[in-house]
Amino acid sequence: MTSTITTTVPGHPGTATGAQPAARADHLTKVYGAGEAAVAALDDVTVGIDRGRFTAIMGPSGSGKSTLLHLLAGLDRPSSGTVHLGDTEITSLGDKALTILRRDRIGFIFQSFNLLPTMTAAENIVLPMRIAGRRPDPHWVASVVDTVGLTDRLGHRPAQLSGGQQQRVAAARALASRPEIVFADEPTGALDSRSGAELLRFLRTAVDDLGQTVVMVTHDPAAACYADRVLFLADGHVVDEMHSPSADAVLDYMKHLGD
Ligand SMILES: Nc1ncnc2c1ncn2[C@@H]1O[C@H](COP(=O)(O)OP(=O)(O)OP(=O)(O)O)[C@@H](O)[C@H]1O
Repeated sequence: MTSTITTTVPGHPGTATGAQPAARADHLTKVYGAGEAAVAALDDVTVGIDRGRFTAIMGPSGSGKSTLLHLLAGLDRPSSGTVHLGDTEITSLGDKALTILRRDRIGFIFQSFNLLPTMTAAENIVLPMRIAGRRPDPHWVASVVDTVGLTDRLGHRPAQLSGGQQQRVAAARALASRPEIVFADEPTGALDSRSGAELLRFLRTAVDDLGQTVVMVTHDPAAACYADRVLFLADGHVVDEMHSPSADAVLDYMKHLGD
């Protein structure tokens, strides 16, 4: 498939499919610091995240990628503008409601795996649900574990697993509660290229076979080309998007952005 680049229409919370987005940002601005030291990490960003698709966020260092991911995921609050998860405006929620929303409706994969060393892979995968007092759906968890290729490692503790396997346990944990969106911040950052590719294939399969919605920040054009759509940030703005990206097309565009 050929990569297509579309210039994003400012002020339009578009998704690639035109369907109701899984999440959306409207006029989202985040300013760190005050006075002369103020930095606008995001400046009036309006964008929709397609449901059941894999979106990558790319851009030069300091362009606002992590800030956008954290605001969409309710991990931080904007200076102005709104974020919706489905029909819920999350920016107006209090801290407690936001914590519950993150726990119940969002999955996270970070660069560090954050697994509990004394627990097995199986126990780590369902731990957040147990803490939340929810009963894991055994069929769903089995299909996640099968998709992630961990069925024969479930009894192992993290120290008995490779870095790539540990990250796949963390990915399975993110999906175990069947969240509306999985947010991944540089999930392959600590992995060698083979383990990184395994994780990305898992995320791709989770979208294709399980209907998951995934949003991933990455520096790596080879990682971004697993996505359906790449959003490009520069200086706190979404400046472009690319559909069906190839690594070469993403790399060329990143050069154009001056990375
Ligand atoms: N807590 C903070 N306090 C002050 N400035 C911040 C803070 N977090 C981010 N920034 C600034 O906001 C801007 C955007 O940061 P952000 O981490 O979102 O960029 P990024 O594109 O994810 O960068 P990188 O690729 O280097 O991780 C940068 O100029 C950064 O220095």
